[in-house]
Amino acid sequence: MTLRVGVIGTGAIGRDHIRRMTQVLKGAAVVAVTDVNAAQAQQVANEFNLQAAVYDNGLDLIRAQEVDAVMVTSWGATHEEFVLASIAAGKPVFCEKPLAVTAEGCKRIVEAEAAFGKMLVQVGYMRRYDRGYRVLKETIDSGVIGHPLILHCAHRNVSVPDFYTRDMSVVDTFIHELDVHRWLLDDDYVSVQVVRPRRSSLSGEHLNDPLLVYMETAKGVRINGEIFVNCKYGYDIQCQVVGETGIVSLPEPMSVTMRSEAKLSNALLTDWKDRFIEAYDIELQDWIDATLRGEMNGPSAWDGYSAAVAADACLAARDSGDIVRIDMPERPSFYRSKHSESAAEAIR
Ligand SMILES: NC(=O)c1ccc[n+]([C@@H]2O[C@H](COP(=O)([O-])OP(=O)(O)OC[C@H]3O[C@@H](n4cnc5c(N)ncnc54)[C@H](O)[C@@H]3O)[C@@H](O)[C@H]2O)c1
Ligand SMILES: O[C@H]1[C@H](O)[C@@H](O)[C@H](O)[C@@H](O)[C@H]1O
Repeated sequence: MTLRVGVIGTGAIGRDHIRRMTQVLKGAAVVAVTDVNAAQAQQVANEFNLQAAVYDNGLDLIRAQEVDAVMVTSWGATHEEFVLASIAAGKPVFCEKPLAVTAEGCKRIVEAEAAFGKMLVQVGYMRRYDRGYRVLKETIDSGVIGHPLILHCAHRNVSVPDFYTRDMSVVDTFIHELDVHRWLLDDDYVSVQVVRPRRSSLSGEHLNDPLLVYMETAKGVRINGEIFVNCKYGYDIQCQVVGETGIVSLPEPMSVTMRSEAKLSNALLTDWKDRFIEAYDIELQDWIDATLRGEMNGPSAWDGYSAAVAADACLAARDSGDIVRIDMPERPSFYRSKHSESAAEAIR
């Protein structure tokens, strides 16, 4: 059986997911594409030799008969409308992060999905499928370092595009950490403070770059996070958990150690596409397989909502300088998920 997928947004990640569904993964065919840049949608369809209709807009693509499932890879602010339309059409939808750019928007999605009565939405939090993060989680869960006490993390991008706004360092970038730490620690956030260090002269003047984010979880773990989206030197994702009897760190991506010209060095990656290439493959194969079975395994709309509640609080904390409380709503029984185990199975 083949899952016939319609893709909305054929930019960086849309094109990359089309490549993997067409050339790497099994069980899916891209049968429809659309982009506000219609020429680009056509060009991507040609590049991958797709037998696909090019639609004028996302809503028509969602309603199209030949589309079994929808992939939303357009800009964050457009996600809510397309996810709601997919739920209204009763179609499974894989939505890249963020699920919506505000918690209110995510809440509307959660309510629509619950009213529909079946989980249809998976959010593109691919770090849960990354081998490094999986090993980190398994180590923490094994109890070998005792209870986690402190988590240090950093999310550093070489640079960001011109359209990148001030809020995006939280809503588009740190949102990965806001999701993955809840999952890693099996915990929720209760407060956040955001501190602005000296601004890098190499960042856009409209950005607060870098930023420091201090969070507390319900179990009392303290998280100390750095967001630096114009760090210039490489794409660098760090995570270290300090426990009662030991420390565990996210493994560095594999790289050859070189001795040359009186230097000992390791190359760093510069692009998120390469850093998480395997995680994206496993994530989407899992989505395709589960969808064909009529199931939904991955990070849910509830996870998208929870990360957005924390993101809203981060923005308020950044602007006020205060410690802001995070009132995470209780997870409804509809969303009690088995994602943790199923992601582990997908990886094996
Ligand atoms: N999971 C990840 O690691 C990851 C990585 C990259 C991007 N993303 C997310 O994917 C989304 C896209 O990011 P990107 O880097 O590919 O951006 P991009 O700008 O390269 O591509 C987005 C595309 O969407 C199109 N688009 C915008 N509005 C549209 C609409 N209403 N209808 C149809 N097409 C529309 C744009 O024309 C563009 O081609 C963002 O939400 C981003 O946060 C996730
Ligand atoms: O959309 C991208 C993507 O999510 C990357 O993983 C992240 O490092 C970038 O900051 C973000 O802009």
